[in-house]
Amino acid sequence: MGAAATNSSNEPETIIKVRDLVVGFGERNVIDGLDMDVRRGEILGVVGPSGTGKSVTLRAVTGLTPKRGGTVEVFGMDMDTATEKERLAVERRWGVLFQQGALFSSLTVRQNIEMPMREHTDLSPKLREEIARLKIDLVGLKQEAGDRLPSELSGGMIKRAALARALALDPDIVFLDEPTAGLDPIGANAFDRLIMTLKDSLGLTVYLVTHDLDTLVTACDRICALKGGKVLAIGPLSEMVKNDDPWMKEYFRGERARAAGMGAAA
Ligand SMILES: Nc1ncnc2c1ncn2[C@@H]1O[C@H](COP(=O)(O)OP(=O)(O)OP(=O)(O)O)[C@@H](O)[C@H]1O
Repeated sequence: MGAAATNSSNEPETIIKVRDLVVGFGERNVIDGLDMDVRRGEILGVVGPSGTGKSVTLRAVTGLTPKRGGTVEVFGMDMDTATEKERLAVERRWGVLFQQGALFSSLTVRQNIEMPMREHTDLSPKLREEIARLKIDLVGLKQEAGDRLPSELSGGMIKRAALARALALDPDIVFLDEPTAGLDPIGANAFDRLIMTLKDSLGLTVYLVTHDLDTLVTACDRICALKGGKVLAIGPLSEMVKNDDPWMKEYFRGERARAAGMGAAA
């Protein structure tokens, strides 16, 4: 596990700063007063009980779900007060991998990877294709997979293809929503290793929603636990395992946690 990048004062640099976030639907606020910092170069694992708002938070931070209150600053830019041009410039610096991959089913993998380049750049078709080839290599897929439709791929291949698309514009940050859900343990472990390698080689910052205890142990530098619409705790695994909140105790010290080797972090 590499340490997060630091600035000149040796403090980890915060590249996403969320303050007092409120997101709701109908009469209910799912997120209500959430504060969170994401540091450059870290893999931050976001956990919490089912339905607690992990995906909603990811979507609100990336502007896909409107918020009712609070601020989201990315690279020092307040996303509410930024001009359209500034906002688009920041959005180009992140890639998102949604649950289930969310590839366009009628497009080949290569065409899916080229899609963000079509939308955000005026690169020539030849260059787009060349970059797509590089991304296919980067995520460990064979080039033949590029010509296939998503329906012709295994679950693990779909995740890799979706990651290749998220990396299409060489982002600084990737948001991954349960990337190992539905993968067998070996496939999930291989995906965790891939993310760690990309973090180390590309200097990526990774915001990762997960239920996967193995991912938390293997890949995450820090963990952010959400509960009741807020951040319950944020820090390294060694701190999480000491937290006495009942959900945290069960999650980080229960039988499944011990099986994932969390006892060693205590
Ligand atoms: N578009 C929407 N309209 C209404 N309610 C929504 C919408 N999106 C999410 N919700 C509700 O917000 C709550 C949080 O959902 P979210 O998907 O963020 O949970 P989660 O923590 O990611 O859960 P899980 O771990 O099960 O994936 C849920 O109660 C969900 O039903």
